[in-house]
Formats: sequence, structure tokens, C-alpha cells
Amino acid sequence: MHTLRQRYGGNLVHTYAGPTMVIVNPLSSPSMYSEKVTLRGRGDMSPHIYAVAQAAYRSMLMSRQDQAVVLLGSSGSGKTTNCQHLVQYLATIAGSTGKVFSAEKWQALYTILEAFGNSSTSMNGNATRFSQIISLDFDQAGQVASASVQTLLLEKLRVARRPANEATFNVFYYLLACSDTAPGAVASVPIAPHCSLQPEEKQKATQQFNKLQAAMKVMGISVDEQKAFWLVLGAIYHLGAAGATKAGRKQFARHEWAQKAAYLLGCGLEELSSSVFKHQPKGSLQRSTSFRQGPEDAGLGDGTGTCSGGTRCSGGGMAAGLYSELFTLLISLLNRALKSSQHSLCSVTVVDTPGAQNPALAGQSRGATFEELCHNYAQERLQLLFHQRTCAQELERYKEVAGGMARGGLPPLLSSPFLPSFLSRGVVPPQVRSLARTDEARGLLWLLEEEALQPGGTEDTLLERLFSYYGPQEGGHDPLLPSDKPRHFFLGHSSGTNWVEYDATGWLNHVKHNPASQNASVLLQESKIISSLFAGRAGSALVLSGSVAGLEGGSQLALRRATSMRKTFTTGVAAVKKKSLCIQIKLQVDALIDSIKKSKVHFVHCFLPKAEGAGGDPRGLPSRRVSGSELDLPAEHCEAGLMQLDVPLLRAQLRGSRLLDALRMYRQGYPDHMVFAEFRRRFDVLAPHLTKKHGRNYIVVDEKRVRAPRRGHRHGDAELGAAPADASPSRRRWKSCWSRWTWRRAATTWA
Ligand SMILES: Nc1ncnc2c1ncn2[C@@H]1O[C@H](COP(=O)(O)OP(=O)(O)OP(=O)(O)O)[C@@H](O)[C@H]1O
Repeated sequence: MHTLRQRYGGNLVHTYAGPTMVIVNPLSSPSMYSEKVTLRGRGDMSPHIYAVAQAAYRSMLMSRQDQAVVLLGSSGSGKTTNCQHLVQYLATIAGSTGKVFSAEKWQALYTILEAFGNSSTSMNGNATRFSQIISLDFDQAGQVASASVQTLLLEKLRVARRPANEATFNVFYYLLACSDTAPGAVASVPIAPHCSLQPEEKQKATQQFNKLQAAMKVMGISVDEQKAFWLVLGAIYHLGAAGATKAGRKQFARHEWAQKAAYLLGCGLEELSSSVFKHQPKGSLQRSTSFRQGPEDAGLGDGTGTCSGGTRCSGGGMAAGLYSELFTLLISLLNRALKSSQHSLCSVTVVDTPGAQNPALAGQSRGATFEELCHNYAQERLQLLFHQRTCAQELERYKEVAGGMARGGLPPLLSSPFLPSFLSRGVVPPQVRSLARTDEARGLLWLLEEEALQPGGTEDTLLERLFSYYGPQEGGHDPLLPSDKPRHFFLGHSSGTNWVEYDATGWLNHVKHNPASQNASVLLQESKIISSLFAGRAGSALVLSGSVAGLEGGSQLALRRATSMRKTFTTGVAAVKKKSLCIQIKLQVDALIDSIKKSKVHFVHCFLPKAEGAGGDPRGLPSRRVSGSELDLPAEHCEAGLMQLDVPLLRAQLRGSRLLDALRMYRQGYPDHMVFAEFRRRFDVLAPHLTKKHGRNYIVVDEKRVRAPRRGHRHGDAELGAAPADASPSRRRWKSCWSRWTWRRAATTWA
């Protein structure tokens, strides 16, 4: 760890050679993203998130190939912050045609996304609760011509149900703070008086709300459109206050609040009531959508701590559906502001997903929820992509091109992470299989769906089957371990370095199709007040509604991306129509991965420097269950600048990211001295001037380019890179070798 540490602008940033950068989230770093740093030239930048932006931009300009930057890491490790800096930096260095994409616009975009898609969780005070793909499309001159945002895996149920002591989306608090003071549209939204904010919270939320309104203005969202947002948010809020009861038939517990919700939505109370309660699955009276969970509410929960407490209400499905529709509308309005008719050639896509979730890391004793499982699943799939791109593919290429060249032999093939397939194995469209229970080992998502559809299926039968397939075996590296709490189990994420305890209580009910969620879109489209904003969205956009937002496609490239995403979903159209949540989740992650796969991918690993959990004793955390030797590590803490590092935690993250495996493979596959000595023995006849003149020389080979390091030295690409047609076999071989290999950084001593 010490050898990796490097001071940079008063902060800690770690980097490796190769297509990957590692960032240990610093706690404060105003100088790190200053204009001075922005203006630094190439080579000065590494290690810095701007260096990744530069590399992606240069690679795109040189190869005309789409690029993707994928950020990986735990929740709170700094992915979103770095994403924002990366996009801002790219837009700054590239410039835009006619200054359409000012820094102000990007700032506004992120302010809006943060308000509607972020919330405070136990791991991060401003955690992203959806996956986002931000694409910048560049024209022939390398300037930003247009841009687009696509979002998936929105944790929409957070408006109705969330872990104890966690908040709903930020925007609700902003609205709550301003409902009595703000002029115009906001004041027209009556807010239930029983929920209030502390004075300091209120002041902060008011400022944020003003910032949000200004940002919406910058993004061209009109006052009338803004009003529609406040109305729907107000309605969601009042639905929560209305609660639900079962007196004969299911109905609202407090009609006055339900009446207000109906008024804000522009529909009648009866209409709202039937949309919420009609065809609702049995036992689906869900917990409240109330905002704040006071200590007195906690007792009203189901004892598991997985739901927010408060009054009983079955408007959860409706509230989640309304929020999902609102979010989809928001993304399409943002895309309206980002699109342009300019012709674009290729793009840089930045992917940010909610980080790995582990309540124990935040000192919470509760089990992780189904939504947290979904975010962890997406992280696992991205990790798998990293493994495939960085290790498996590189190894194949090495075998193919350099087989037998390294005297040390080929590096061993690393086993791929196990969990992604464990989770989604067997999730296929229902039309090609029967829904009867099978004895075949299936993934967790499959089993969940199957048990939800089976009469008599419960969480206990689900876990029973899960353990019968994947339970602990002698000598095996089990990804699944039992817990002593009922309906709890452990999953070993990140190759068993991050053990997360899940609580499966209520999962079956959660994945059952809830028609109220579907009814939300009908209700909005038929609203007497706001239907115009929601009406036009039909057809294929509707099929993906609630899953992927931002498929309108403003530019040619955006259209292409949207088509490709839709294609991913077409294999599961029947499933989507069937509203199987598990299949939708798998398809969304598939769509995310497919959209990245077509590009050249740059990975950024963000690491959490320390965890708040387990009363400050990191050895008490389940995440420390790494291996026998790791368990014995002392809880060593290192001081670095102003920051205390939790070294065991960092080690576990490093191990889980498989970065060291990738590094070892690069090192073994392309050992500096060995390969270069061999390389030189075979091919130095092609560049004798380099070997003879320079003595100790430092050669940097990046992509297909070679350059001598000494300033002014002209033995560059022209001489080394271009083998004439009549070149000797060895020279042609050399060239082919050159064009197929990616030599990241090779330093050697030349005789
Ligand atoms: N480079 C940085 N400099 C200063 N603060 C940072 C930096 N990176 C992250 N932070 C701070 O760390 C906190 C968490 O960052 P951020 O929200 O970006 O994490 P994340 O990985 O996106 O989390 P999640 O996955 O939960 O969304 C924020 O409060 C942010 O201000």
C-alpha cells in the first residue's frame, strides 16, 4: 500500500499503469480540480481523474472509436464526484460548437439529478440511487456537438419503503422546506403539517430548492413544467400521509389527505382509490411513504428494520409508479436541453452506478434490502466486465501474439467472479420455460421470481432452495453462508472480500407484480391538470418506462444508443409485459453492460479510505471476512496527510477489485526486462540508432505509437511504426506485433 501511495495536491490519489486508475476518495480537495490542474499538459496529469478524461478523449480522436469510462467502488467512495469532474473537464478541454454546453449547464444537470435521484443513506449522505450513463457526442473537430443522459435501476420504491434511518429523495425535503414560503407554483402545493424539518435543515433545504429551481431554468424547464413536478411530488407525499386500512375492502385510512393527493394529480378520489387498491396482490398493505421516521415510529415497523415505520398505507406501489414516471419525464426534459442537430462522429460515455452496498460498513445491524442487492448485482457485473477486459481478453491476446516469448510461461488464467451468474443464472423470458419448480440450480433472481409465483412460496422456502443449491460445501469457496437470524443470509461479494448480510423478509411480496405502479402512468396521462406532459409518451418508450429513461434519442448517436438498449430488451419483451421485476432488473443491467461493451472501456476504481461502521473496529465488520490470513491482520491505521486510512479495509477493496491480479498479469505477461530483451534481440536491427546511441534509454509505447523520451529526438513513429511493403519478414512480423499489442508502459535498460 505504501508503494502505491502518492501525494497529489494535498490529496491522496493512487494510480496504476494500464487501463485503470485507482482513487482513494479524499475528504477535502479544493485544489485538486482547480483551473491550474485543468490546464496542465499531457503527462503532467497522471495520476488524476483528468488524466482518464484526457486518455479517453485522445483515444477517441485518434481511433474514432467510442470510449466509455466506468467508475467502480463502494458507496461513498467518490464515483459521482469524480464523474462530475470528468464530464466538466471533458467539456472544458473539448469546447463546444457555439458554446451550447457551458460549465453552467453541466452543473445544472448534476444539481437536478442529485435532487431527484440522490438521498441520504447510512453509507453516504448524498448517495446516488440510480445508474446513469452520460454520453458526450463529439463532432469532426473534436468539440462537443450534443449529449444525452440515460438512467436505469432507479430505486423508486424508496419513496414508499426504505431502511430505518434513511431518507427519501432529496427533492422531497426541498419541497417540504419551501411549501409555506415559496412563491408561485410551490406555494400551491399544500404539504401535510405533521411533517416538519429542523430549522437548520429547513434553511439548507430552502437554499437547495432555490438552486434546483435555477438549475431547472438553465436546463430550459419552464415554470409550468416545474409546477407539474411539484404537484406530483406533493401528491406522492400526501398519499403517504393518507395511509391505508382494510375495513371490509382496502381503502385510504385518512381521506382528507387522499383527497388532497387526488386534487394535486387532477383526478377524483374514487379514481385514485381504485387505481391504488384495485387488483392489488394479497398482503400488499405496505408501509408508509412518510418522510421522517421519528423514534416513535420505529416501533411500528415489522421488527426487521427493513421498512420505514409510520402509518400503514398501500399507496407504495402507486407512489413508486408516480415517481418513476416523473423521473422519466425529467430525464427526457434534460435530454431536450442537451440535444442538438449538429452532426457527431463518436462519443465518450461516463457510467456511474450506486456503489457497493453493505449496511455493516456503516455500523448498521440491519440486513441489506432487495434494492441494495440490485445495486450490488450491477456492481458485480461491472467488475466482471473489468475482469474480462483487463485480464481474460488481455491474456488471450498475449497467448495469441506472444506465446512462448516470456520465459516465465503464461500467467495463470484467473477465475472470473462467481456472483453475477449465481445471482442471475436462468433468468430467461418466461415463454421459453415453464414456471414449475425445477431441481436445476438456478440463480437467486430466478428462484425469487419462481417462489413469488408459486402458491405457498415464502422467503423460507426460497432460502431453503438457495442453500440446497449453493450452501456451504467442504473445501469450497462458498459465495453463500447462513446467518443465525431468520430469513437472513450472507453473500460474499467482490470475490468474497465484501460479505453482505441480506434480510429477505418481504422480498417475495416486493417482486410480485403490483398493478398500482402501472396505473400511475394511466392516471398521469388522464390527469385534468398535467396530462399534456405525460400524454405523448407511448409505444416502445412505454415498454421500457419504469426501467430505462432517456431513450428519446436527440442526435444520431443517441438514437443509436437507444436502439441498442431497446434491442437488449426485445429478448425479454414478454417478460417485461409480464412485469417480472427480477427479469427487468437483469435486462436493465444487461442493457447497461451492452451499451458499454461496444466502446473502448477505461475503468476507474474508487476506494473508501475508511468505514464508520462496527463502532470503529474494522475487524468486527463482515467485510473483513476475506480469508484466513486476512482475518489475522492487525487493524493498522496509517496517517497520510490529514487523513486516517483504514488499511485492512483498503486491502480488502484492492483484493476485491482484482486490480492486483490484473497488475500481476501485466507484469508477468509483459515483464519489462524480459520482453524487451527478447524484443530487442529479435528486432533491434530495425532501429539500431536507438540502441547504439542512447545507452540507458526510456521508451514509452502507447497504443501503436513509439517515441524516444529525449526532447527533440526525432526517432519516432515515422521510422519505427511504418514498415515498408517490401520489408523483411522479421520487420513485417514486428509491425504486426506492434499493431496488435497494447504496450502500456515499458521501461527498460538498453545495453
Ligand atoms: N475527490 C474528492 N474530493 C473531495 N470530496 C470528495 C471527493 N470524492 C468524494 N468526495 C466526497 O465523498 C462523499 C461521497 O462521494 P460520492 O457521492 O461521489 O460517492 P459515490 O461513490 O458516488 O457514492 P454512491 O455510490 O453512494 O453514490 C461526498 O460527500 C463527496 O463530497
